[in-house]
Amino acid sequence: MPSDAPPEAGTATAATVLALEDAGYAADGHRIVEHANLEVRAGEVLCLLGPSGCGKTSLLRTVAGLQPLSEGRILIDGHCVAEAGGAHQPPEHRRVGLAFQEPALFPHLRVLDNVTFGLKGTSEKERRQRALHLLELFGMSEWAQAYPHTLSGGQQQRVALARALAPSPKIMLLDEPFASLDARLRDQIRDDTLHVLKRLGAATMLVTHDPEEAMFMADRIALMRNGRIVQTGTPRQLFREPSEPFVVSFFGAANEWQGEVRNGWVETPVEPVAAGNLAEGTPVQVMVRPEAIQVTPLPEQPGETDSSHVLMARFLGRGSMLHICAHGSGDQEAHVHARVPGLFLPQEEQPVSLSLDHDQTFVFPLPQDPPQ
Ligand SMILES: Nc1ncnc2c1ncn2[C@@H]1O[C@H](COP(=O)(O)OP(=O)(O)OP(=O)(O)O)[C@@H](O)[C@H]1O
Repeated sequence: MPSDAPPEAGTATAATVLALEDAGYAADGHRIVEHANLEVRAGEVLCLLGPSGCGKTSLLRTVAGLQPLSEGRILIDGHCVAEAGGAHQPPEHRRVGLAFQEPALFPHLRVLDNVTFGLKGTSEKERRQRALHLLELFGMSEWAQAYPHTLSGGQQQRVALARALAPSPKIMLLDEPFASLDARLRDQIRDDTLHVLKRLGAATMLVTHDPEEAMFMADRIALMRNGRIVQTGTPRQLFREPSEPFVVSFFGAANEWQGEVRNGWVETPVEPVAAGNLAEGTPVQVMVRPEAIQVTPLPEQPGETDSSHVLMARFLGRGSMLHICAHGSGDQEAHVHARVPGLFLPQEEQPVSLSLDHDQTFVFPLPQDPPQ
């Protein structure tokens, strides 16, 4: 598919389209979002990710101009569109494209008229051409004359996305646009949407609570918790260089152990791990994803009781989950989860040796109790 996007779109050198500077939102005296600092660059898809209630939608709505800022400011294309206690440009002047979980098409307008609705300042012919181009990109041109109620939910969402993109907004703001679709349809529309956004070079902020969706869609992810952005980076950075335990666990359950730094290392139930720059004696939490534990079956050794062994094995389709009683480098014993590729279902009690992928093993200092 040929690209309409400028060559630098989506790269680290692309121009900043949206900038949040210490942005915050409060409602009913409660601070819902605080100190949000973020930028979205030309052609970039940035996902706002986080658990339910962390403030993702609130942040997106302040960018859209649907609610006021209580702290900081927001710039679109270098122009201040909102400042706490000051400027507040209404949504229709911000050149943002909006799509939500529900398509909310105009029921009395045909598909084509829904898409041309927001197009201004050009001839009717040009508006129709633009709308048809967008409908074609979303695979909906043959439904141009249909009424929304004759379309499936997925088709309506395609039209809603085409409508939001048609006026060439400075930035697309998408709030869980795939959440109400069933799994197979969601995968397809998500894929198509990513290709259209990239083809058009549309700067996009996409809200989702689904880490897999964020990894699939995003050039960068801003992970939120309790109204604050915890870490912003590429999917690889968040997955491989998490800034805190919450970032690890948000992408899936991990094995967690506690220990103490001794000579630059921490003993674990599997093997010692390097403690990085942490000082001697620091109490730490070690986190290891199930797929970072490598399992090798050992021959049975009668009378051997203290080797690591399998407690249970389950086939998960794309891989197998092993529950293992691990005997580690110290006296530690622990119940460990290891995910291995393919079908691998060893018997209960099977002795195994375990090792770690140290690139996916994370050590964090444990929070200290404040002095009394
Ligand atoms: N106008 C308001 N008045 C009072 N509380 C609000 C208001 N808007 C949002 N909140 C609260 O702020 C918190 C964050 O809401 P928000 O919808 O932004 O979270 P979210 O991360 O998008 O969650 P979800 O994924 O469930 O939609 C919630 O506890 C919500 O109830």
